[in-house]
Amino acid sequence: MKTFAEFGLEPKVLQAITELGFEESTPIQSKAIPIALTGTDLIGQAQTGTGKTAAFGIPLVNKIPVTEERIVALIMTPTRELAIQVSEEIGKLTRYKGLRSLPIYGGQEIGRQIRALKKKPQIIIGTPGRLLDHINRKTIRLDDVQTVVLDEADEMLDMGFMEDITSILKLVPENRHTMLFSATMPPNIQRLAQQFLKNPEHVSVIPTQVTAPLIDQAYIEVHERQKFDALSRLLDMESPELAIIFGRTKRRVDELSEALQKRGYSADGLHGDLSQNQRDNVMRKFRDGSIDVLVATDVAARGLDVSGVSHVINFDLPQDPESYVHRIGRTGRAGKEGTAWSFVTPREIDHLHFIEKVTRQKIAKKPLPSIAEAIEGKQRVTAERILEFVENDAINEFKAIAIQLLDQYDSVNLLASAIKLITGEKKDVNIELTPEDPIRAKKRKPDVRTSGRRFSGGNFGSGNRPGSSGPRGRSDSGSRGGYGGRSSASGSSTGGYNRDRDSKPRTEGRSEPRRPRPSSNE
Ligand SMILES: Nc1ncnc2c1ncn2[C@@H]1O[C@H](COP(=O)(O)OP(=O)(O)OP(=O)(O)O)[C@@H](O)[C@H]1O
Ligand SMILES: [Mg+2]
Repeated sequence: MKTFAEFGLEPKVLQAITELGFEESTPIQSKAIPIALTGTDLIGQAQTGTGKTAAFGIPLVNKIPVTEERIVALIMTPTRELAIQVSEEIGKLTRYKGLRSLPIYGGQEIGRQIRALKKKPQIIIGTPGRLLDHINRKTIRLDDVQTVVLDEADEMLDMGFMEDITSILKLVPENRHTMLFSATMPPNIQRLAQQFLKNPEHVSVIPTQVTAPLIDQAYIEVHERQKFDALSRLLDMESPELAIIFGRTKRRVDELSEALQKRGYSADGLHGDLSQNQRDNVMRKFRDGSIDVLVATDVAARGLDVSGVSHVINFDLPQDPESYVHRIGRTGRAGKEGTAWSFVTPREIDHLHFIEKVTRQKIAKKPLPSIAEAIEGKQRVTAERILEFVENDAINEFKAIAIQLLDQYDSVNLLASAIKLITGEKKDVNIELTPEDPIRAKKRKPDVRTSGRRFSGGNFGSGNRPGSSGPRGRSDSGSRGGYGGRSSASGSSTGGYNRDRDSKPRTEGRSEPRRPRPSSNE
């Protein structure tokens, strides 16, 4: 894999990349960056968590002169959280160069955005609805835009943004440089590309399996009413560092996060009916580790990059295979390993097979964790926490009472009681969730676009065997396909996150046709 120095980037951009801790380029970066630097339109597809943001961000930042005072680059994302996150990453890449980038998204006070626009940002990252709002108010002009990026373009279409995207792109000069990126390439993306890109190069780093190879996937067959117990056992057994749990509807997310809190888990919920402030708060808490379980609708499925997410749990199966791929892709990012579990009710087994078929990936069946496994997991975590204290913390002030207690009581009984107390068993709290209907198996029409071809072969796939030369293949190289990870200089990624999509019916888990108009809360 190429080092970043080989691309002939400006020293200040290179310096920022080094600061981020990126040692080598990822496969999609090493393919896409040279093409993007020449100004050729491109369609980039690579597995989740493999650095697509920097693949378009680096060439973008490299080519804009610091003296520029107009908006010359426009990046569109489907959700608010993603707009913020991408803006932060662009901000980091341009740290030394000193370009200005600005996220523009619904839910944030427009006056604040208008004031920020007066500082003449060169790069705007926005969700389509709010962008149009600014365009209509004439607070954003696109006459000078030279580069357009559509991140998660298929998702924007699914959310019903086609019309908005079309109106926006009509205002951008035609001789622009356009790039489109996603981990999955469902059929509608090809139509979009035909319409808006000029002789694009297809750059794809997809072996036969579209899901990232470092994600260990499994499912558990459970009845709807057993799901909550299964979840708490699973959380106890696995003790995730950070976990994202996907629920089908906003109501589900509310009920589930409340139930988890009642049972003593440090959880909170994220969906599109929360205010922007609440959404930002939840994401901030999740990023800084003050909660370790994020319960979310598909609003959190795309693009979100939170370091430390070790587990994704599909409490409800997603409707589409693409959604499955993006959801589980919140873990196993940037060369780290991750685990994805899905709960499947007996009536949804066919739907699971459909997901397996389209993603060309077998998902292993595992038994429901037993109570014993759950207890053991919880106790193990408590014991680890205690041992950390023994090693690292100042505990002198507690030693007198410890000696006194040990004098009077049996040491094993004492420690066992302490562990019980710390473990915080709250299993007696009764939990009832409103049942969700099972997802019905939805077969795609057997036309050219079906049968998993979109994920491999054809225009988009390299046809490699899994692990042979795919990104981060864990098989032979040890370097994980050039993903050297990042040095500690990088710090953890920060930023806000929210996405606009779950204001629409599709995310709320009905098997209706897609593409309702996005609601005004965008
Ligand atoms: N060359 C690199 N070396 C190490 N880490 C990297 C490199 N490039 C990107 N990263 C980090 O990898 C993580 C994932 O990157 P990014 O969010 O761009 O993935 P993505 O391909 O867009 O995923 P998704 O399909 O989920 O949107 C980020 O934390 C990013 O900072
Ligand atoms: Mg991305």
